[in-house]
Amino acid sequence: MTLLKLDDLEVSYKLPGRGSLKAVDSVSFDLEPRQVLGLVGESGCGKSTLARAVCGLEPASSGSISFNGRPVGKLGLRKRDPALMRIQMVFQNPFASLNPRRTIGSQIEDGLRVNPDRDAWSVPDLLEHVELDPASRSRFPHQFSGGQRQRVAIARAIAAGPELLIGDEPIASLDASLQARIAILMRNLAVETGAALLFISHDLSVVRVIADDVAVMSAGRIVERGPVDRVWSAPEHPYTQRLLAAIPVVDGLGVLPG
Ligand SMILES: Nc1ncnc2c1ncn2[C@@H]1O[C@H](COP(=O)(O)OP(=O)(O)OP(=O)(O)O)[C@@H](O)[C@H]1O
Repeated sequence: MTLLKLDDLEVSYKLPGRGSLKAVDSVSFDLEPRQVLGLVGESGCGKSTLARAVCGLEPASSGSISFNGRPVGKLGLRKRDPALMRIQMVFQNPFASLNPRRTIGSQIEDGLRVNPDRDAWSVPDLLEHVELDPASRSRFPHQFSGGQRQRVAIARAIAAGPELLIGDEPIASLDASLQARIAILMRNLAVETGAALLFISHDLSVVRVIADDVAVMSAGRIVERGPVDRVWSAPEHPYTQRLLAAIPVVDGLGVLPG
């Protein structure tokens, strides 16, 4: 069965005294179990709004989202519906998403408590998988670097046993040298645990390394979707062509189209 299905989804924000802004406009796509989909587009095109809607954090204005065949809007967010716990999100700013007053070990345990497979992981095991010292479980978020905090956030998300892992610009606040490593780590953990991954980024060159498929978003709409190698080598939509042309060649690793 399709894991995630968006059907003609529209999400609008009411603006004070000025009508509304359509942040997501007529978006339809499917995500299969275990698939890795990159979602790329410029700042403000609606990527975060789409991710928040998939998690049930933003209501659809029209259209629908279903997860494992159930409409997301009907899953009880307040009651922490177990079905919604199967979707876990890693945000851009890990400092904001971690509780500063609690050890990272106890926050990862929160994730383990909602995992249907209770014996899947232990906290030290998870810390090792995200390349952190298992002994660091008794430390607090401020005692870690930005990259390490993002590893903690990934460990906490994986602890919950998600079927869908969403990264909403999870590498945007990190040093360039770390970005690909953290993206690859997320992909590898998703593959190892059998989760699908929706990886949101404005950087097509990183998405190219980790995703099977890429969807390109512009002004609230998906303008192109396809296997990442095809989109990279033969982009069809003019917006995708412009995105690709803007990618700099770094150390001879980048490949400019055409
Ligand atoms: N709570 C809100 N109220 C009103 N408008 C909003 C709200 N959140 C986002 N928007 C607007 O909706 C549009 C899409 O924003 P969104 O954050 O989804 O884009 P994005 O592609 O994720 O951008 P970024 O990469 O900068 O996070 C933008 O024009 C933004 O200003």
